[in-house]
Amino acid sequence: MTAVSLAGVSKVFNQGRADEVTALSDVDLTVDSGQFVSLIGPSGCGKSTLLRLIADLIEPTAGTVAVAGKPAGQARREQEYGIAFQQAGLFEWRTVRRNVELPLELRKIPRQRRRERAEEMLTLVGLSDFGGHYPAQLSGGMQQRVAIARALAVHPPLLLMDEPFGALDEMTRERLQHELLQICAKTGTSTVFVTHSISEAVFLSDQVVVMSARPGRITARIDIDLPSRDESARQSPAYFDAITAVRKALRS
Ligand SMILES: Nc1ncnc2c1ncn2[C@@H]1O[C@H](COP(=O)(O)OP(=O)(O)OP(=O)(O)O)[C@@H](O)[C@H]1O
Repeated sequence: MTAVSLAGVSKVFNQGRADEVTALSDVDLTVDSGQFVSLIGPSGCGKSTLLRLIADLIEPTAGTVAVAGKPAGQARREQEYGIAFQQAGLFEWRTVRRNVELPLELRKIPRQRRRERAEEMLTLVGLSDFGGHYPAQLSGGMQQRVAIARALAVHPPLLLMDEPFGALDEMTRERLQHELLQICAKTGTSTVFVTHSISEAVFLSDQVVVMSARPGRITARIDIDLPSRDESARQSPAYFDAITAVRKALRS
């Protein structure tokens, strides 16, 4: 089953005006169900634009976007995906638990069920003791885990992440990468992940999609086949070979 499918997608901002920008040109992309795909490329190559098209936050100028076999708009209405961006985007006046419950409230899930689901998600990201805290009482890494718990609360088949770990220190980042992989494996979630980090893309992904700027295009798709997805993978020859392959693709 296909989680995401883009065919012939272009995106032009401010069309017909002096400040017209072709952010994406003729992009084809397929993400299979359960697959983890990272988008990497220079600043301004259209990574966030691509993610926002999948999330139906903006519309393509040309081409089609399908999520779980449905048009992107229908998939958004039926909450086929969860989103986590660089800034955790939590509501400061809501407790951690009530932040995670928010998408369930919007879906009109009954209170008891909401509470249970929020607890389940907080346990999944290792924050079961922090449900009653407010976001300001948590570290950046913990806030990011709350954002992931919230994105997963409706059990979406697809997770869209835009540099979710960009603001974190290297150690926290590596720990969260590991946790994210475990969560995705446990829940069978497909993921599209935007990053600037080659090593992050390689460690996390089944496939790294390399993009170039002006206009934004996909220039390479590199399949990653690591012997495992635990910390030892970061020492494996396959990991270093894949990093080299992605670096070369970014340069060429
Ligand atoms: N709402 C908008 N209006 C006009 N131009 C936009 C808009 N959003 C993005 N762009 C332009 O589209 C291009 C792609 O932007 P986008 O944010 O997708 O790049 P990116 O690869 O995510 O960049 P970065 O790595 O710096 O986050 C850029 O030239 C940007 O200026």
